[in-house]
Amino acid sequence: MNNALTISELTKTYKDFVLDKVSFSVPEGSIVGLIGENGAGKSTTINAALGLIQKDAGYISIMGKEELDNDTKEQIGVVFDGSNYPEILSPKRLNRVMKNIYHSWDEHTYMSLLQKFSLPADKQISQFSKGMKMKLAISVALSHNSKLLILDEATSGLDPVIRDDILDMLLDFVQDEEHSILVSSHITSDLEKIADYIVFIHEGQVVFFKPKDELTEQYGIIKCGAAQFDALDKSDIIVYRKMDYEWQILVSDREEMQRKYPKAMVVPATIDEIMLLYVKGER
Ligand SMILES: Nc1ncnc2c1ncn2[C@@H]1O[C@H](COP(=O)(O)OP(=O)(O)OP(=O)(O)O)[C@@H](O)[C@H]1O
Repeated sequence: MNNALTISELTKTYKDFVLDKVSFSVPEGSIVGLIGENGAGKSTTINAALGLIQKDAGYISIMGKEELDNDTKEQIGVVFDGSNYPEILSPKRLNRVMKNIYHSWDEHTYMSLLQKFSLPADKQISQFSKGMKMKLAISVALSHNSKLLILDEATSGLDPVIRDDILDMLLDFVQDEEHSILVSSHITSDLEKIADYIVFIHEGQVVFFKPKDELTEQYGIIKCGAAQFDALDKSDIIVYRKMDYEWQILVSDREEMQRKYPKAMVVPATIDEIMLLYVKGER
């Protein structure tokens, strides 16, 4: 399988922050969710991948190319949180601008997406709600023959109905095996619905890059008291956290753990819980 995006040992140093040898890939036809706390380095990773900031070291290739030519750039659809276009324009006028920017601009797709999203073509973007602006940005990203979509916090602040519409569109987009998506989000439940892989960045480093199903179907949390915790084989523990009255222990194979410790309560873990345990737990 080819990768739409490969990032290897990406390093970027700011005064108070180091993005440290970040490596992961976005296989063609897949959705990769990028998660991590505020300031973990998600946007820095995305900006470096897009060439918007200079990397200090590491290797990045998009659709097999290290240097992005104009054709490859056209095939990347980008959606950032917040305002993506001049607010004075209307979607209709934006169409004329985009026609001049993208050779592969597909007016028909764009207009039908505006309709699908119920976006008024003649209204100034400044009068759009946040959700409408986001839908507009996604409509643009999907109207220039994009093969790779990169969305940085594109669904934050949107209501569940709009988010669900957008998630459906993203799933539709990757039905074509040549299409791929990298999406950063704090709403991990959204990523649980659509992502094939999850990359978790913490303090500038990749903690894991794993198939989502492995996390949601195999990982688990043992919930127990002090005596049971002491009796656990320490090599079974990925991280643990002591709460008020119970210990929570992250394990990589909950069924095996249930067999090994039949008296323990072993429950499935959400991606949020996995993230929290990694960030707040001890090793
Ligand atoms: N231009 C810059 N100069 C100095 N430091 C920067 C710059 N851009 C980002 N940083 C720092 O890099 C760190 C990572 O920021 P980044 O925006 O990548 O995090 P993030 O994971 O996207 O966070 P959030 O979820 O809050 O958007 C932060 O500490 C930030 O202050």
